[in-house]
Amino acid sequence: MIDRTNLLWYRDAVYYELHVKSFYDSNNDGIGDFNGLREKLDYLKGLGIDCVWLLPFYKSPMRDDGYDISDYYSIQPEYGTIQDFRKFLDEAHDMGIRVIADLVLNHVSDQHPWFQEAIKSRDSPYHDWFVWSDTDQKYKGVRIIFIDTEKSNWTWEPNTQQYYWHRFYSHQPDLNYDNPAVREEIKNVVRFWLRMGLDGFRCDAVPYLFEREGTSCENLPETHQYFKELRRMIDEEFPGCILLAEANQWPTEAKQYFGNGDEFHMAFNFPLMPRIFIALARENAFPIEDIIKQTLPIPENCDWMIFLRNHDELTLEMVTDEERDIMFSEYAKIPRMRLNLGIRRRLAPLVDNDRATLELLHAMLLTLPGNPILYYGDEINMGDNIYLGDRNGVRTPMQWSADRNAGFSKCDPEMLYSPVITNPNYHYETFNVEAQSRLQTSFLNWLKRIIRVRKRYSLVLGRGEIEFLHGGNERVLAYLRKYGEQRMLCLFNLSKKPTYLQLDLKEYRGYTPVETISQEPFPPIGELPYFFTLPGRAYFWFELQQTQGGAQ
Ligand SMILES: OC[C@H]1O[C@H](O[C@H]2O[C@H](CO)[C@@H](O)[C@H](O)[C@H]2O)[C@H](O)[C@@H](O)[C@@H]1O
Ligand SMILES: [Ca+2]
Repeated sequence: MIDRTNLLWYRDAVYYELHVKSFYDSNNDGIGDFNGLREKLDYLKGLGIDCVWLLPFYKSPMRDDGYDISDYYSIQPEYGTIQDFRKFLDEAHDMGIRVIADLVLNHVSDQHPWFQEAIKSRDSPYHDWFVWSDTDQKYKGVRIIFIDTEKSNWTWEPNTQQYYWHRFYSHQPDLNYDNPAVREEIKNVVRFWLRMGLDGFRCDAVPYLFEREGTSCENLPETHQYFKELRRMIDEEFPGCILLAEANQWPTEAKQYFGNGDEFHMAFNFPLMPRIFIALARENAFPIEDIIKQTLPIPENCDWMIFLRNHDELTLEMVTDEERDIMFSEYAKIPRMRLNLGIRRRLAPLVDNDRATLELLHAMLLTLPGNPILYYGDEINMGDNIYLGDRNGVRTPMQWSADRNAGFSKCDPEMLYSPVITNPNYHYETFNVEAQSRLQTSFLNWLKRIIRVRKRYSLVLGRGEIEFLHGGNERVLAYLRKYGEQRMLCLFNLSKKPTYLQLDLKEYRGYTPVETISQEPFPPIGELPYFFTLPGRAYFWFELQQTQGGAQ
């Protein structure tokens, strides 16, 4: 059962992102569905997941995998019925798992009846639900996000003889938030799903709601104002439900989505994510320390959501040109691996499936400030398929077993919504839940163990402050997490080579560093610098325990 009295649950949770379509197919039509997802709740529970984020499951022509909604109030028929959804939600709640869903509020599909009405004539009551112009020269200079596909943010509509505005694909017209009817209708959508029991929303593409001449049309005060209104409504009508911002921005702008603790509860830490990979490529801790310092402090009742990968390309929109070059040369050696300003690869292939690196990355994810979110399949080191087009290569069916279709579906393989991964280095016959569950030393079992450890220390890791330590070795990222009397010392060797570190820990003289996974005590801390050795890409999580009888 979920504890509805705990209004701060989101600050101590481990999250998991999945696509209903990709998780498990219960009726063998080749497409995952809510009944299938319900069958796999045990698996999520066993992994240690507290909250699931569902990609858009609403009715859609699926030209952007559901981010092009044609009816906010119904479910894509292949995924099941509203009853199936409710059954899934109730069972998730019974098992103590919360569920949040995507709220795509910046735009709709061009097939949405609102847009279909809007293009009938300039006098249509829905015309003003979208953003129109007689010229494509308005809002000049505003960046294009899907640069590989779109040449302009305006598209000509022959019927009304006007251009309409879209920040994403041209088949995704932006809603006009200057129209009060639009603002009110989106609130109704929110109410509809929260009344059904959903625990909150991951709000898609939040910076782009309003447009103003002479600006970048991003992060405008009106946009913040609208989300503050939405937050107020949620606090009043649905206490305990959360709003999570997808605002892919530089730190100063990203932080603004927390307001004064009165806007979003959480926001993805987009600034941090690429810098973790840059730090690895450079074998240097600075990019992580520097960005963490830039993204803190934030209001007490807010938290970052931290992630390594998601369903999109690994976005490099908010890095310098030099940083982007490092990322492309290290992680996208084949041109096909790039998409827009990013890299369309899953986590394991990004790091050549190197087990030590994958453990290191997750050990950071679970101890850096914020709440961790895993992307489905990364827990079994799933591979990708860069030849599938757009971002489909990182959205292939979840791999459950070595059976036909990776155990995802019993349909004929040709019916699958996407081929499964059969590249020999990532073949589903090896990289699947069943095989990895049976192998004690598998990555999956390692991850389950380390999530359990994180949960033992969820207060200090979820809410504690961070202090970076420097031991004269820039290859090692070292920090203390502090909460009340609790102290966690975390060390990460970003280099492939073994290395050492001397830390001045005399403030903790008499404390004993206890390695948290094995519970093995190390020698007590004294006056002299404490010496650590770390194999290549190794990490340590220590709890600093006060020695019985106090300081020595
Ligand atoms: O609904 C349109 C898109 O919205 C999200 O997009 C985000 O992903 C982009 C990269 O694919 C990113 O560059 C942009 O800053 C984000 O807003 C959503 O996650 C996408 O899947 C979707 O296509
Ligand atoms: Ca199905």
